[in-house]
Amino acid sequence: MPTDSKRGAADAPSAPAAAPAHTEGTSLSNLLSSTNASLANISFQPRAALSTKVAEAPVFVPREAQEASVQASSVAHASAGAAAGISSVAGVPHVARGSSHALGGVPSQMLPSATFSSAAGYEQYDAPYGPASYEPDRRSRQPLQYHLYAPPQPHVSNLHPSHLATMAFFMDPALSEELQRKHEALYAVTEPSLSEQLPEMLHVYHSLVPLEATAAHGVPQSLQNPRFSGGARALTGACGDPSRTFGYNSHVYKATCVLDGKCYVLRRIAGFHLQHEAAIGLVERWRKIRNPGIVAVREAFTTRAFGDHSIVFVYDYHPHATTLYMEHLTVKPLRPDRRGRLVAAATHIPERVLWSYICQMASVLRVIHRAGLAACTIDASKVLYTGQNRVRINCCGIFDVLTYTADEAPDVVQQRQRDDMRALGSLVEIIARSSNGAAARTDIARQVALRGFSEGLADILHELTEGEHTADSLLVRVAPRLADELGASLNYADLLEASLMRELENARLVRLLCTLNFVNERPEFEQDARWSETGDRYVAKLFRDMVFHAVDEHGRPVLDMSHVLMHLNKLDAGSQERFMLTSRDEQTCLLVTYAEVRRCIEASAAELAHA
Ligand SMILES: Nc1ncnc2c1ncn2[C@@H]1O[C@H](COP(=O)(O)OP(=O)(O)OP(=O)(O)O)[C@@H](O)[C@H]1O
Repeated sequence: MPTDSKRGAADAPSAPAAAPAHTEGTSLSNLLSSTNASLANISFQPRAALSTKVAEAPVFVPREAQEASVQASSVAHASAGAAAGISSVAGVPHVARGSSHALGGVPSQMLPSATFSSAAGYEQYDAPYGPASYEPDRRSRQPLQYHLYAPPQPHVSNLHPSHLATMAFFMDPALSEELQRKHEALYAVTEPSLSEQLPEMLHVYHSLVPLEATAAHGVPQSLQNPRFSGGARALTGACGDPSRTFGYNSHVYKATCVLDGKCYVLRRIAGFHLQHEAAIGLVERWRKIRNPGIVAVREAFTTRAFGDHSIVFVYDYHPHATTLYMEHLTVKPLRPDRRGRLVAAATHIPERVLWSYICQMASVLRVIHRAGLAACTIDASKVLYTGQNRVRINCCGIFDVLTYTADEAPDVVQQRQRDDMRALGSLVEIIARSSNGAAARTDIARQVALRGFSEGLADILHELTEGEHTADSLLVRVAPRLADELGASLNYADLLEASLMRELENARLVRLLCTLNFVNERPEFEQDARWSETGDRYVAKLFRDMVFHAVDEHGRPVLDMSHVLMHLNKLDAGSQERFMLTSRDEQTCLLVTYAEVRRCIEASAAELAHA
């Protein structure tokens, strides 16, 4: 599709970031990261040149078909254990059992079948996005089954100890679900009938998905915030309607950039004919402002790909972001309470939330005003709400381009900056009023409307709407509240770090599992079809059996996560604790420490890495 692309920023989003730095460390779980580079390109393929001897070697067959050979090999296993420096005893009751039971006892609802069995749903991740090869994938994805990822655990005190251990290891379920939803939103695609009406490629962006619903089409399920029933009702205008803020017809799309594979928001202002080239250059000034309080501006370009003259502004995409309008000025859908009854959502807004908004916006306005710019978009529909009371000013730069005049009076920017401060006062006041459900037109009515909030807040709002503050003076005025805000965000950072620590443990164990799986049941290595069944590898195999294929005294599979986590953690730590490994035929028992098993696995994985 053609774009006449008058570009507003020097370059589009930068090239992909470098791979994460290698983590120093000697633990077994780090072994993989040290061989990342060589393992990255490995695929399961037959060797290029097979000798006749290798070609005649027995092919790998699943365990069930090898009963005879297993029995015959028990002597070899025992000697292998001895070779590994491990004491062995015979005739001890077993805890491990054959691999045919691996998943036999897993209740079907524990397997996320709809998610993982759908190959089509996952294939699209593999589509290579890059300048050289780009192929948009419009297939719809299976929705994630969030209850499988983040089980709600309301009665923590009633939980079985093994489940408590699981909870202690993993991230808070609510946070995990929120992140899963955000992650899924990144992969949302538009329905085929609609995608035909959109350009396949717009400048360097593809896979356009409208973020607003129209009468003809809705928003993909995965883009809908679960706290709002329908996207259309929570907006000030539907897709393509004239924007209340800008006056022009506007459309908002999520799109993927071919240069870095990341998602961005394209805001298209339709029917705008750019008169002055210099106007679009103003976007560069906005691009230089990097602040957590604004939605980052990336670039702007003109296009005729939609069959008209349009200008497109590109912003960072914040999945599942809402606006202050959606959060506080719309009627929310009924929500189920703890007993499952549908109840109206609470409309009261705590005062500390309003102070938080004032502090966040004052800080970012200070940065914008110091850069000699004015936001001009302090409106409830143009302030994004991207997380727990976290707000960001959206659509920066649009107003500057749309209203550009070559001979602008010098004090226009100052006037707009004053308007920003007034708009901030009005915005917070409107939200406060909506909390009390009152409208205010006179001073007395305003006092009544703000009843329930402190006098300090009413005073600040009054001063702001009267134009008494600059961003700097406002920050001085709200300094004590800034200290509260700092404390709250430090607390939240601590909370997130604690969650991250838990997931860090998971990553360590996943690396450990990967290492084990590289070794276990390998059909052939170095022309040896029995490589994975002998020597150090035999110990690794018995350990795998003990951890994952254990059965209880009634022969039922043990599917206890704490059992698995305990053994894997001790293995990673190289504990000196002794325990028994038993072969599946119960003919061989090995008395080992976790440190010895760890050494066996490390040696086997290193052998693979150096092949
Ligand atoms: N950068 C962004 N990241 C994620 N979502 C965004 C972003 N910008 C806008 N959105 C979402 O796009 C939707 C439409 O935004 P928009 O600003 O058009 O709202 P609106 O109420 O229709 O305003 P207008 O009257 O100006 O059209 C909102 O749901 C908003 O949350």
